[in-house]
Amino acid sequence: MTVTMIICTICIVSVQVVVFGGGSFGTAMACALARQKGDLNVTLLLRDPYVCKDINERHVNTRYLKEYMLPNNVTATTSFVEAIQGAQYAIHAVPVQHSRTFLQSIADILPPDVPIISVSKGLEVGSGKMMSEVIPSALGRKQPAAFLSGPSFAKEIMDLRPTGVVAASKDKNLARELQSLFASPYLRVNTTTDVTGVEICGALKNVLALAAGIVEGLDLGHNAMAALVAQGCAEIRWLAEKMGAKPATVSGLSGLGDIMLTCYGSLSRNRSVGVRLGQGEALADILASSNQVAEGVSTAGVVVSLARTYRVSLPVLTAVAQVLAGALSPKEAVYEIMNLPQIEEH
Ligand SMILES: NC(=O)c1ccc[n+]([C@@H]2O[C@H](COP(=O)([O-])OP(=O)(O)OC[C@H]3O[C@@H](n4cnc5c(N)ncnc54)[C@H](O)[C@@H]3O)[C@@H](O)[C@H]2O)c1
Ligand SMILES: O=P(O)(O)OC[C@H](O)CO
Repeated sequence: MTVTMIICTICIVSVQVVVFGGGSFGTAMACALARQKGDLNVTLLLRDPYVCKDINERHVNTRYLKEYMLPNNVTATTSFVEAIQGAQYAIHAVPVQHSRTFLQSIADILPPDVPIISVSKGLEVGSGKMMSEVIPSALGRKQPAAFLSGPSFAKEIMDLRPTGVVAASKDKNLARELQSLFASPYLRVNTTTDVTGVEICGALKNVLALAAGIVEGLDLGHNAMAALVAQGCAEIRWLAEKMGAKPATVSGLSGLGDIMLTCYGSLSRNRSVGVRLGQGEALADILASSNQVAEGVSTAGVVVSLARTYRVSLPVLTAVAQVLAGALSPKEAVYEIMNLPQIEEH
């Protein structure tokens, strides 16, 4: 081996990635990266020291996706400093409603030049902010950021099933960088600068999935499901475009793609909550029965405020918020919607 080759070998520095949140998607994203690039070291930052130990010693996340072995280059820690030290990218997979507190806790440890790639889908209760607004607000500074979204069930990513997502960033170079970082024979990554469109679609599709679940739980049939999802697509388009989203985004992977997946895919947590609501279960009992997040439950109320702010009528998405608040039963919501004035399509 020549001196140059030795120097080059020594110069090969493995890329460090930290993942915030050791839930199902943080775990899936860690694996998607680690499997594809053996020279990557991926560190999951999580809260449970026992899960941490299981990941480091047995390569299993014993709380989420516990049926899968994790690659050896996925490790875990509960230490903010240990997780973030040397990281060139930070994947943010903490549920939206817990993101502000989490980001505030790492603000002084995360270097301001490390890009945050948020995979969290939702709108912050209280502020109504998207993650692209929560991140700088919580950190108290601008931070390079991108948003990865699209039809992507964690379990199917773990199963190496073909998946397509969108990397959205105002910084085209960062979006392209992430396209290279994540792309693999199992994962296609489109890029866009339409951050608002990708975020709004990702957040609202969870609310629509709750409605789809309710229709399923009430056993209203295929006609009703198709009509509901089409109406919901229109409502998401109306609001997204009022907020500046590109039509291509709404009809693309993070819009129509994720709507189809989440409204029709039985792996969806949001859809599953809707099914149980339609079957008559109380929301509190449904949420207490799972350690997984259904982001649409919190986002629904924010959508009502956005509809008011942007002066757009969203009957289906608003009805979901009313059912979740206990103001309407699932059956009453269907009745209300079916008896709205007949309209011209737009
Ligand atoms: N699971 C998927 O298929 C999938 C796919 C794409 C995007 N997402 C999005 O990823 C984000 C993360 O969700 P998930 O599905 O990985 O989570 P999950 O439902 O698998 O688990 C919830 C996670 O949130 C963490 N958490 C709960 N309370 C917390 C707190 N107070 N502070 C910090 N962390 C807390 C839990 O420890 C756990 O890691 C969500 O916004 C979700 O919409 C999920
Ligand atoms: O399980 P859900 O409903 O949170 O959906 C997961 C992903 O967002 C699907 O793209």
